[in-house]
Amino acid sequence: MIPQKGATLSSSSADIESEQAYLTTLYQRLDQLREQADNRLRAILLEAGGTPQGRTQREATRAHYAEQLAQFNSVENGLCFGRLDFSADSPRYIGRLGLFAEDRDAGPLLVDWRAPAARPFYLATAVHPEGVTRRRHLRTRGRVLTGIDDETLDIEAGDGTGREDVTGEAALLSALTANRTGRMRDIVETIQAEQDEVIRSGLPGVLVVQGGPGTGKTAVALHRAAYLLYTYREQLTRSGVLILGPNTTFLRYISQVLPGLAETGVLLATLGDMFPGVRAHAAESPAVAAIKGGTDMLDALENAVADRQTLPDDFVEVDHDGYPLRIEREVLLAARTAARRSGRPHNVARQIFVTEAIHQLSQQIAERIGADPLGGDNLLSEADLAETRRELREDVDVQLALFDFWPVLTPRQVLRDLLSDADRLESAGLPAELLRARSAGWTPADVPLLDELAELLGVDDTLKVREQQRQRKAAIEYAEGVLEIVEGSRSLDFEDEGAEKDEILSALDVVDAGAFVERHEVIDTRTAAERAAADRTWVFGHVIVDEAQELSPMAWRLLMRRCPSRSVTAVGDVAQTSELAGTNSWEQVFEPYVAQRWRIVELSVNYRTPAEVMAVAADVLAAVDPALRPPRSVRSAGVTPWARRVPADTLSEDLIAAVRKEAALIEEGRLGILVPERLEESLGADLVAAVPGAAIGEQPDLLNHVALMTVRQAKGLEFDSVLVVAPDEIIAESPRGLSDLYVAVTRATRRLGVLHTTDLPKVLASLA
Ligand SMILES: Nc1ncnc2c1ncn2[C@@H]1O[C@H](COP(=O)(O)OP(=O)(O)OP(=O)(O)O)[C@@H](O)[C@H]1O
Repeated sequence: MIPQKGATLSSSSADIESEQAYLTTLYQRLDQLREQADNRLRAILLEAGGTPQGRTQREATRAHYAEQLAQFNSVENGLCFGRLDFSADSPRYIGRLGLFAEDRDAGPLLVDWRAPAARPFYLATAVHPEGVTRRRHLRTRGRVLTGIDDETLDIEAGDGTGREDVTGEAALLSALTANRTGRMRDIVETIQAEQDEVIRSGLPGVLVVQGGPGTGKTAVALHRAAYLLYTYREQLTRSGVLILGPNTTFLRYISQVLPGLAETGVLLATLGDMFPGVRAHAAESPAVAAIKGGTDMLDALENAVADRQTLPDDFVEVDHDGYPLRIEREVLLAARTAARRSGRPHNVARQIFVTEAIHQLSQQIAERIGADPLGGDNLLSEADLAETRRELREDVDVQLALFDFWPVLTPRQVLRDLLSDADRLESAGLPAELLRARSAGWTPADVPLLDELAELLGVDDTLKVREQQRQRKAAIEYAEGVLEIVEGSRSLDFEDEGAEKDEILSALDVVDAGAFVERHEVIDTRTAAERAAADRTWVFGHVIVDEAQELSPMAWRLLMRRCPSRSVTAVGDVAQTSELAGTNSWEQVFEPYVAQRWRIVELSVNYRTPAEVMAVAADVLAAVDPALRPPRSVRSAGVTPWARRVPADTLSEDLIAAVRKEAALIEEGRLGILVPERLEESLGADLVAAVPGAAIGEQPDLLNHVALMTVRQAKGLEFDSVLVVAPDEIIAESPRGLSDLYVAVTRATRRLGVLHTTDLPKVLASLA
């Protein structure tokens, strides 16, 4: 464990002066580059008109400079944070961004933390110094250097204060003990060796990062995204990286880390955002969500779609061409069998259903009107039959009748109808528990079902494709016209110039009409993340899942569809699972997709929770599963966690008194109050009345000094002080209640208090 004092070597004022001078040079260069990007951006914004291709190129250049500007702005704080000195090389400065002098041959002024050259900053130790003699952490406020922490890595020269398992002790300790702000900070200045291994692991394959609370899984996941985008830029800028988090509050909590790392091209989303056009954030019971998350839903959804392919009891009659036309059950049955046998998605197979039904009906008509009264062959020719089929196909009454038996369906329509109709649920083989009002909002657990239905239903895009082909043909004809004009004018220009004519390339020599059209097609200039958000079938270059233990098997199916390359990083902790459809085994999650071909890395050091709090958490963890070991705390806070029994009828007042006391103790820090679901509303209302501005509700604003929420909402978050209310109820509320309590007590970075109205649960006996 790190002692509460940093192992800093003294640095002279001359050092401070020269480092400040260097820092100033770096900021001057940053300003210069910023100004250049700004000027170019302004110039582009002033341009107007031009060809479609010119406009497209302009838009791409505009986006490029806008992104560059955003990057330069995002590194304003902490631009440079480190320096490496080598025995046989000049010093190397490490920062959030790489910077070169105007003369690029002069070498880098600042090395991007993600570049291979920056790696010793995170890995070098006194035992394995990698040629580094000294690692220097530069502490800054704005553009001013406020301090220097040095570590001497050369054992001979050093004073032995360095520790082998922690790099940059003083800087790390200062980051860990700083007040929380309600927004996660990046950790580039103090990434530890075991975290660095994960962050820089290669792009391909499934990588699981298992680690107890506070081991930096979220931090590592975000820095890995930044590293991958930097290292595989070509590949990933086109396809994008998806980061999936557990809820919107959490996404807001982590939202500032990536821009701070100069990365803007990532899609941050929750499961509820993964079906374009649907915002699925309504709540539902954990038991219902668990049913929806199980793979039994696959058969049920297939049944639900099959149930929409109906048959009449006997026949239906429509008016065709002034005569009654009977559409018999047998005809529809044969058409349905043919369509189902095709194995195509419902909406695509509809073509087969219609074609087959019309074929059968045309035979029926042929038998009626073409029958030879003398008993010979049917009198209708093939051409007559084709005409009959065409007439049937174009007959609106026939179309409508066939539509009833094999309708075009959307995922939303099928799922909404299914979940709001007891008969449909029963017929699909689903429990009545899933029944809800038609007007109910979509929930996150609905999203994988919508996605699965989208696959089962497919899209009949025959008409769209035909229209696109027609448009392209028209464009090519137009282009041919344009090229002919160009060619025509060339022959005029060079009519009399003999040999020279053959030596000059014309437009037709370098471009055919098809290529010409392609060049003039409007290119989509949205970023990969923007396009991905709007496209259900988007394939990401890499997918990162945080709190991955909470995802249901159905949710994993959705994600794997978005990532056929199986380039996935899953970070989580199987001891913290609260969702009933979540997992306690990574093997079970990944086996179906990649068999044994997945890697697991375990993080073992807890950077968040001090040892005193972790001792309490360890007892809870032992009750969750005696085989699990808690992560080792990197520091102690010197504060003993406490518990207080209060009468149930004064819980609210006692809580408010405790809130006032804790809030004063943590000064500018953040206080989190974690309550059972049953008490959330009433305690929240009382709290806001007594402490105006306290954050409550579905999406509490974590920037507030005090926030009250359920444990489920607090997943992945942290506070300087945590008050856990009614732990017995938290345990009793869910079959995974002990895991929830484990999550609750491990949210604290400094102080933990428990208010209980009944006997303290056995797992918290150490607080008695
Ligand atoms: N190398 C580091 N340097 C500085 N701070 C760190 C480092 N690693 C982790 N932290 C800090 O520790 C805290 C916990 O990290 P994080 O939230 O990523 O943990 P986690 O493993 O995702 O936790 P949980 O499973 O409880 O959600 C954060 O405040 C994070 O910034």
